[in-house]
Amino acid sequence: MTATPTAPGSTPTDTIPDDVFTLPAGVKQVIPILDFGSQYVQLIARRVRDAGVYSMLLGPQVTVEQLKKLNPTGIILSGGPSSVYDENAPKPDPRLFELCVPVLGICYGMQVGCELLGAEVKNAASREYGRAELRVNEKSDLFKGVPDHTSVWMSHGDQVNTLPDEFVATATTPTCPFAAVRHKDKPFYGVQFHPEVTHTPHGGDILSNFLFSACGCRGDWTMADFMESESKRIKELVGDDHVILGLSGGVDSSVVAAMLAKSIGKQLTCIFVDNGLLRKGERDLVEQTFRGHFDLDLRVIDAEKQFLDDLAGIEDPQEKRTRIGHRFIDVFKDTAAQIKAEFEDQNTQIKYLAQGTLYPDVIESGHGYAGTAANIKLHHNVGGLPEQLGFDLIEPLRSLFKDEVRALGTVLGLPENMVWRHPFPGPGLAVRVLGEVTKPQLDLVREADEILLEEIVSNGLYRKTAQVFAVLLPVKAVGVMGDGRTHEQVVAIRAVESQDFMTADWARIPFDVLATISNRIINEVRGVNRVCYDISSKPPATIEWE
Ligand SMILES: Nc1ncnc2c1ncn2[C@@H]1O[C@H](COP(=O)(O)OP(=O)(O)OP(=O)(O)O)[C@@H](O)[C@H]1O
Ligand SMILES: O=c1[nH]c(=O)c2[nH+]cn([C@@H]3O[C@H](COP(=O)(O)O)[C@@H](O)[C@H]3O)c2[nH]1
Ligand SMILES: NC(=O)CC[C@H](N)C(=O)O
Ligand SMILES: [Mg+2]
Repeated sequence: MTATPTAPGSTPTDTIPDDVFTLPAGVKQVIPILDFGSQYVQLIARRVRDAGVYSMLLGPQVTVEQLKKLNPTGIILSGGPSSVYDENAPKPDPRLFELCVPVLGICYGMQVGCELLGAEVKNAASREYGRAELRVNEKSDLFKGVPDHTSVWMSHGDQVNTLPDEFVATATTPTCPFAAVRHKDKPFYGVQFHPEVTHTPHGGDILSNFLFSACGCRGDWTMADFMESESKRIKELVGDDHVILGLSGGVDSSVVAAMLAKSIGKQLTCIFVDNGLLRKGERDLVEQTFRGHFDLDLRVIDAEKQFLDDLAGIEDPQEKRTRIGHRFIDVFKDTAAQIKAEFEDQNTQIKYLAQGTLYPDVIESGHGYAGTAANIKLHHNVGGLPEQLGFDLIEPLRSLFKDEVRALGTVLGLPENMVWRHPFPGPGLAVRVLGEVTKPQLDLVREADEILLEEIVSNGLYRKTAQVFAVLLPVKAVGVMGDGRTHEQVVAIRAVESQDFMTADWARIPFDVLATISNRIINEVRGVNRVCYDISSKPPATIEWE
């Protein structure tokens, strides 16, 4: 998956920045998850949150002192690609058990926890990948309510080979005698299988048993509570100052706008930037929706020329994002100066810039939890920001996943079509015109995208897909139209299903709908003679092409 904090066999040396240890307002119980590089780590975090318990990801180098700052209710050690006996295998702080809180080790996490408590881990004679039949020996603790025989999902080549007497083997599989263990004196539980994946049918029960029975979690992490506490925190933080918000009309910034409108009312100005990289009709739609729904101070800024000038001649996706991120900030600064000039009281400061940054943006930009996460994409609003911002940031959604933001939007009473809008990236069509971005190329992709979305909506596929868009490829293909040769561009269609946009699969759009889309694009968009359908999942591809 995306954020691998450590390459196999390397220990991260970076220390985790302090601000990571400040919990969102109102969070009283937290389950930190130490990420040893598992492809399922996001899934573990989401499962815990779905159970109503706040969870967060941390690099494995987190120290006991840092963990103490969080006052964790329990800790989960994730799986990972390393072997504990590798020279540089990532290891948790050896004093982990001094915290005296329940620890659940999953796969590598179990191996590393057991090793710390005196067990020996070795390469297994028979590896297990995929389904395995688990026999439960002890139906207490993690296995309360779980049948004696159940399927589990395995993915390991190593296993615990010898277990000290202080442990009990609570479950086995035909080739794994220690498929689940618990320590007799310390609150440590290990499972060699993956309870977080749906292929482990009772995985949810096992995780719930850990959270509610072993850790004593209350399950009181709800969006309604989050909204109350976060609104209160922002109100106190802002005081008499003024806040500007970059409003894109997407779910995230719309939710932030609604939340801020509620907590600070007239101290908020929303700025919608027409950067020339928007979809067809987007500007009007955003203006209408917001002017219609909220009593907000909304400014629409036309900055197409500046953005396109900045992008002239630029082909590198990271460079595009950086330039776009910088230009956004310049536009926000100029607009803030104009707004300030209008204030009656010239002592009022515009100190804050609010953004709809989400947890996946933070993690994928490598700014997440360790400073060592793989940098997949510099999201323009996180990694792409200039160093001297000139504002303090207010990012109320920084700790939330997309589906939590949608739940929050519903709690805030946003209309359904706004809550369920497909995401649209801040750099917009600049990352969907591959290679150099020019106005004619943008117009071309706009036309294709409009047709695509029309067909998706009219065929009832909008809510069944997570994101659908057209990409203009910088290649030309030969075709034949009206008996003549054509040499024109290629449009790729991307349609994905995804819950949290960290992983995604290509959507199985019916062939006849694809046929109509292709036919319409080729006929109606001048300059395109070929349409391709992208059938790559994420990982290994990403959702956007750049
Ligand atoms: N055209 C724009 N004008 C003003 N701010 C913008 C614009 N595009 C993006 N932003 C800012 O950048 C942030 C990140 O963009 P992003 O696309 O991830 O979020 P979003 O648009 O709010 O939601 P979604 O992901 O559903 O599109 C936004 O929350 C917003 O603050
Ligand atoms: O605001 C944004 N700024 C960006 O730079 C950016 N890059 C990707 N995305 C969106 O993030 C989700 C995951 O996209 P990827 O799989 O391409 O990384 C998808 O929903 C993408 O549309 C962005 N959003
Ligand atoms: N999925 C895992 O955590 C695997 C752990 C370890 N790399 C093994 O192969 O056993
Ligand atoms: Mg957006």
